[in-house]
Amino acid sequence: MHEPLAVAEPTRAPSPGLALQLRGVAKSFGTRHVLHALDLNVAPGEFVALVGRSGCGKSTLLRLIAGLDAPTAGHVEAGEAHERRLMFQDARLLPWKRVVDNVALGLPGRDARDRAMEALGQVGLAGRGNDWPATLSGGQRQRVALARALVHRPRLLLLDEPLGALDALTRLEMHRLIEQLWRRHGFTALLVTHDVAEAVALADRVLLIDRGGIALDAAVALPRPRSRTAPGFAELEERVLRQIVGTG
Ligand SMILES: Nc1ncnc2c1ncn2[C@@H]1O[C@H](COP(=O)(O)OP(=O)(O)OP(=O)(O)O)[C@@H](O)[C@H]1O
Repeated sequence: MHEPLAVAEPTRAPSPGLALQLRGVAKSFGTRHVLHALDLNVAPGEFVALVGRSGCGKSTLLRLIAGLDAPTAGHVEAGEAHERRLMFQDARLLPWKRVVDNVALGLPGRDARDRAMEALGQVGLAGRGNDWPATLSGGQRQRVALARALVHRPRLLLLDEPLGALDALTRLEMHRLIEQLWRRHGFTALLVTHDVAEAVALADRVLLIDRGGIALDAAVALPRPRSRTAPGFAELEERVLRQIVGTG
């Protein structure tokens, strides 16, 4: 069976006071119904994590919000396309372009290179702009991907398992960096992750996706920056994990 080619452009502005609004969003691939009538409101500047079993539809949901795919039913209201940026597990850098030129790609204006250099500074890679992507570590490549997103000053940053391929220590460093940049720039963040501790460390809200809907919407009221040993952290992590285990 052939799916029609998706024509997806969620350009409608969400209601005042919201950065993102999903209304009755459903998505099917042929007879496979992945998301059913999903509703979600996200406030500007909120950090939301999406967790759930493999195959529950987290990436599908992020792709709908990014405008890379169209819902089968319902509405995604996420503002203008240029206000959204997506980051994946793989940095997807162009190997034949220097680091700074990867970041400056698609940036208008004569100061594009300067802005790219400044963004590299913000992710701790000042001085690496003239290097080739192949000379960077996996963590550094993800920093470049972050700079490439932030240089456009997005209002909505969509993160699809961006740290999934990194080692534990690099992940912790990236958590600190992402949180710092989020606090400084005030963008709204949606993070898909398999790592519940990562969700609890970073998010204001953890959403559990199950059976095509939101099975849990847990507020994380712990003070930032968060430590995994702080009171309440392990309890919340455990609660979300238990819910995930109970799904499927
Ligand atoms: N383009 C597609 N065509 C057909 N089926 C698809 C397509 N994209 C996703 N699916 C199916 O939709 C379901 C949800 O996939 P999705 O990648 O959104 O899950 P996920 O929660 O992100 O999984 P994971 O945690 O393993 O990355 C899966 O069953 C997947 O096979």
